[in-house]
Amino acid sequence: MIPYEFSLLEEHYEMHETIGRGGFAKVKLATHVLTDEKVAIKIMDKRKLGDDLPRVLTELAAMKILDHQNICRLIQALETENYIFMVLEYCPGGELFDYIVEKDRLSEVESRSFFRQIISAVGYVHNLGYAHRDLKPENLLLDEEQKLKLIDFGLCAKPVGGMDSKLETCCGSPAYAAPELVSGKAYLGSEADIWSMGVLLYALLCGFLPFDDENIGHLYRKILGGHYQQPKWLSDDSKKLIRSMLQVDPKRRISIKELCCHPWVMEGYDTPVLCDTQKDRKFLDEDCVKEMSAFRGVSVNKMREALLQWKFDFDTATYLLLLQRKKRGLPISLFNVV
Ligand SMILES: COc1cc(O)cc(Nc2ccc(C(=O)Nc3ccc4c(c3)C[NH2+]CC4)cc2)c1
Repeated sequence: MIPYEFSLLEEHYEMHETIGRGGFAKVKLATHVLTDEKVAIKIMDKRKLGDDLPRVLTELAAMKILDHQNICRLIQALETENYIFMVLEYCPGGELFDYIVEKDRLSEVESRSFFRQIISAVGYVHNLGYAHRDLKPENLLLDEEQKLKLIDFGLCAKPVGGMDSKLETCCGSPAYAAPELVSGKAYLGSEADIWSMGVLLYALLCGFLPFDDENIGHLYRKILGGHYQQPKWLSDDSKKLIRSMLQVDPKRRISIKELCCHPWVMEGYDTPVLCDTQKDRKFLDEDCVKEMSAFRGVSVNKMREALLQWKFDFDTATYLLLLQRKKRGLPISLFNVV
């Protein structure tokens, strides 16, 4: 029996198979009927969320602000009596984790291309005062152009006192967790993210983890010791970069700014990594606004005003998916797509 609440969704989206199951959420593939564009819909049953509900609301609030080419975009948010639905950008390439497993390990060139995108996304998140706090290959998806999209901001934190104020909650995945986090000390989210990025870069280049152990106590001891294997295939520059990120003392750890122009990160590129977004929510694509105003039977100005409020309702979804069609060179007329 489909709960009546899904019918609201079913008016605008054709639901397909389930592609992901998280702790309290499930992700289903779907098609936005009006534009025929694919999306991923994260479905959360509020009755099962319990004290995880604040995490979901944190993620939603973050997703409404974060707008970056390497962050999986929120397309629409719906809340009914028992469910929260997050309509998200479609990332058909699946998880970076599976991509590394398939290829055993990645070349320096490919690792560098991915790592530059990760630096850009994390730098953008930090510049907005957030920390992701769960950076790992499972939370990086590939889109149809093999670009990386950072997902799952359920653990992200925006400390009240800004990025310099300390966080307490110990969270994230143990193998990627920074020493100060596992030792229960107060820590800076941004510094903990840099450590996780070091573990991530090691996983890209090596195909296994720097700190690993079935026994969680042994794992923590290894992380606090900061000693890890340096496989023979690692170049000196990559060893130095990993070392600068996997510094047990967070104050000795490289900063995101230094990362953007680090020699290893710059090799083969002539520009440092830019952490700002290539998108700007103040400007709308006029063709899409016109198409929608004609389809909805309202004036272009009225439609533009409504869209600039970024309510993440059905209109925001139609606009963003029309824009996606336009970027892929597909027709954006809403009349003949239906
Ligand atoms: C901010 O973005 C988020 C936040 C969040 O909490 C969860 C997600 N999760 C997603 C999970 C999967 C996909 C996705 O598109 N996966 C996908 C799509 C198509 C196919 C696959 C995966 C796998 N191979 C078959 C084709 C998108 C978001 C995002």
